Amino acid sequence: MIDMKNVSWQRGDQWILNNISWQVKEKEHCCLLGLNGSGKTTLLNMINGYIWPTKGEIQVLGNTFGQVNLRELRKSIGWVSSSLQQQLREDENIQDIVVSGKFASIGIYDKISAEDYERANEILNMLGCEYLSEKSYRTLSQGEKQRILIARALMANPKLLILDEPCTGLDILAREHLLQMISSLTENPEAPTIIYVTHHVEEILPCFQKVLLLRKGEIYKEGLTGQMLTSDTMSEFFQAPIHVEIKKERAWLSLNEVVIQH
Ligand SMILES: Nc1ncnc2c1ncn2[C@@H]1O[C@H](COP(=O)(O)OP(=O)(O)OP(=O)(O)O)[C@@H](O)[C@H]1O
Repeated sequence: MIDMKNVSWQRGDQWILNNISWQVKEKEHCCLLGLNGSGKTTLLNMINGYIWPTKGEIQVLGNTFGQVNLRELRKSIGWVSSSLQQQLREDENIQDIVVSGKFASIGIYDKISAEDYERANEILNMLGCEYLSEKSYRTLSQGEKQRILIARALMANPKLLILDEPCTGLDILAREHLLQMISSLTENPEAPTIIYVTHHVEEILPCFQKVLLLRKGEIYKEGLTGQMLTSDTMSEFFQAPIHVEIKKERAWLSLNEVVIQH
């Protein structure tokens, strides 16, 4: 799905990404964890072909940049982010928003068939969102909006689905509801490979087999989730005394003492 070899990206005299080598295999759902400014968005921009490596090589879905039509490639990648949410029309109804995902457009400009609406309803059903289908986007809660954006991304049958901090702004119940939905989605044999991006370890579900720890534009460590989410690794990664407790196959962090970094 993704194969990066020694990828670096430079802006001015700063290396924003430095020597990233990272592979994501099909159906190997994974998490990208990093603090603010660690380079997560830059990495996602690169996967989507909006920026190119200064050094190194990147292949996405078997395509090498430079030899592929990036607009076509992007149709196979669903990217759900808060900036997308701001672009949608508040007065549009949910079915239309989901259907528009097929054309990767804001609003609907292409001809829509009855099958498109059928497919949108199927996806809404699969995600437990059928009760929202007649509503307008404006009236939805933040958690419902996120679920609809995921439904919209699935409408294009992407091979790769990037969920970029989807739990931002959600209360604990809405967060758990959304995470439950994502977990169920991964059980569907037709689900795309998911890359889940977050600052928060608690959101890393057991369905994410691997975790990439990104720090200051470099891979700090990468590997199986259980091996990454330990007290030792998290303390070294965050450079703070962190205790990890595993409950219901998820890692919960607490700070052994408050460390103020300047
Ligand atoms: N086009 C650019 N020109 C110069 N610096 C940039 C550019 N894009 C990103 N940066 C810098 O690179 C660093 C990484 O930014 P990036 O947005 O990728 O981090 P992030 O991990 O997504 O952060 P956050 O979690 O806060 O969204 C930051 O210091 C940022 O200021």
